[in-house]
Amino acid sequence: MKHFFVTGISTDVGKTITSAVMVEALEADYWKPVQTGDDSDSETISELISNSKTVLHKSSYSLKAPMSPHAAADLEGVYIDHNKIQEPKSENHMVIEGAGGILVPLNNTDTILDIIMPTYQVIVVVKHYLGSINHSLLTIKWLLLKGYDVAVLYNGEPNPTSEEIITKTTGVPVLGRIGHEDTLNKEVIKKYAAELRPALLAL
Ligand SMILES: Nc1ncnc2c1ncn2[C@@H]1O[C@H](COP(=O)(O)OP(=O)(O)OP(=O)(O)O)[C@@H](O)[C@H]1O
Ligand SMILES: C[C@H](N)[C@H](N)CCCCCC(=O)O
Ligand SMILES: [Mg+2]
Repeated sequence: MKHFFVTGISTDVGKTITSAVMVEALEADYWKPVQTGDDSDSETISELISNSKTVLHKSSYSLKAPMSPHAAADLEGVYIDHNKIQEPKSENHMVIEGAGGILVPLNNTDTILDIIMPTYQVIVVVKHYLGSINHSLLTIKWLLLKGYDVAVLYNGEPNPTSEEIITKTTGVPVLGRIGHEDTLNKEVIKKYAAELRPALLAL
């Protein structure tokens, strides 16, 4: 069974929406190892999926402040020990969602990158905004340098010139696209899950 790590070029780019689509497409389990802020990504996933096989695993760290994990942990007098972030046992596919981007700190020395196992298929969610080309190239190139298998998923409005340069420069495959939707509900997630399933299974 495959393990997918969903990261993004920043926070708020659509990692949770992408994870919901992937979980639905693969009847996969979901795990958010480090959650910060009151909005629970696991709850969002449970509201958006329709399949009954998915297990939502408990976060290793849940911190109240909507901040970087290292800072949110500090406020609660907690130290995030990346060795204590152990993947839950599962016989299904698993979708694991990061917090923010790949170099978001967990403490003074470790970052999200330290919890991305070398065997994971990494999905980088890219949303276009002014500055997103640089964020995309930094993220993808760093992951490639570290030896990960990387694929990109575009979320939101297309931007052909940005997408062309990202593909030309990095050579990573594009898994697909989730368009901007006025309403995000189970039906919309199911539609994208059906669309993306073949590409996900082919990775
Ligand atoms: N394709 C889309 N269409 C409409 N709204 C979207 C879309 N993708 C994301 N959003 C909205 O944008 C916001 C951020 O998305 P999301 O929560 O998936 O980001 P994230 O990358 O998971 O953030 P975090 O770093 O906090 O985990 C949410 O309110 C979500 O509903
Ligand atoms: C609270 C937010 N929604 C995310 N969970 C955490 C984002 C951390 C971003 C840190 C940074 O890159 O500056
Ligand atoms: Mg999220």
